[in-house]
Amino acid sequence: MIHTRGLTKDFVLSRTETVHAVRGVDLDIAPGELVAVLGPNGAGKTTTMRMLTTLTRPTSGTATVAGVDVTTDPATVRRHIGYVGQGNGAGHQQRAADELTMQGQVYGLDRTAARRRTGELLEALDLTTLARRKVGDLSGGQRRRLDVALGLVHAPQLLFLDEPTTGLDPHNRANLWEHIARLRAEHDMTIVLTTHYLDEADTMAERVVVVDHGQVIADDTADGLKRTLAGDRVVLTVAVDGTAGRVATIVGALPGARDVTVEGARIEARVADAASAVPELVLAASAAGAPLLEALAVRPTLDDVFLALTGRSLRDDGPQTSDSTDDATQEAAA
Ligand SMILES: Nc1ncnc2c1ncn2[C@@H]1O[C@H](COP(=O)(O)OP(=O)(O)OP(=O)(O)O)[C@@H](O)[C@H]1O
Repeated sequence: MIHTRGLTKDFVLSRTETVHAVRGVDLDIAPGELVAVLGPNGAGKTTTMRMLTTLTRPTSGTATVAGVDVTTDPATVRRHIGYVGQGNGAGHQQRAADELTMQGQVYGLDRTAARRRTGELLEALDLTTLARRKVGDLSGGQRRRLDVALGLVHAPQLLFLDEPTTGLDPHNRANLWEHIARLRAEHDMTIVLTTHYLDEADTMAERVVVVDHGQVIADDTADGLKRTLAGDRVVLTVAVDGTAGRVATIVGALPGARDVTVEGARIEARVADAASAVPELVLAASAAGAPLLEALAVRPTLDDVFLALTGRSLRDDGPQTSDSTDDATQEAAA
């Protein structure tokens, strides 16, 4: 459904400054996949999505979407895809239903077909009772649902969602996800989304592509990433002062144990399988005269994966940084 090779985007800011926003991305996404693109601020997620949706022209490399080249035939690409961007695209004074009908007509439906489609989408996204409401008067969650409906007007095979749930409260996030998951199941859509919410990527996506500094640094299922890149941890607290060293030695002998640290009464380590290690450790420590006060098996998160890959936490997403150089020879921004 999506194939990119060496996809690159440079933004030339001045004669001496170029932002290398996306640096040689190779990506293959099969029909029906639900892929989350995860990365810190400024990693190049939106720019990649904008190239795939033909809103920004690549500086170099190739990308085909639904079998069509984004550079040579952007109009055909747009007919196959829906795009829900970060900002709200709908006009504030328009009524929700009119906005949808107008969008349908923009995509070539006649007025009757556009109205029928409007009815279907209002129903599918639980907006029927809000059809006559002005877009500007909708709540954040309702507007985001309308955005998704707008992206689906022409029944695309492929839907791009740029941070679909940012700013929504947990209830509205869950609600929007319910709608997306159902629409996907009913229409067998391929979905590519960007998100800052690690839990969302973890639970909703079948595949997670981690990007940093414009490059793909990992690409697997969330479980696969966690298993290969982060691993389980055990966190133990000894009941008797001065026995932590003894427990650290026991932990260090476990299969796959590494990064054993001792801090006061607390011992931490990475192990192959924390859930089975904990009861074993409780018994072994007790037998060695170093009983444990507490023993926790900690499963890794996608943040642990990002930390293992980059040495930084996604949660400390600081101010946006740009990777610029003084190379001004690249093509200017499209
Ligand atoms: N039109 C532009 N002109 C100049 N630089 C740009 C432009 N658009 C994006 N950039 C820069 O390209 C880099 C990648 O930005 P992009 O918006 O793709 O990141 P992102 O991963 O989507 O970030 P966020 O999570 O904050 O939305 C950033 O350094 C950004 O400042």
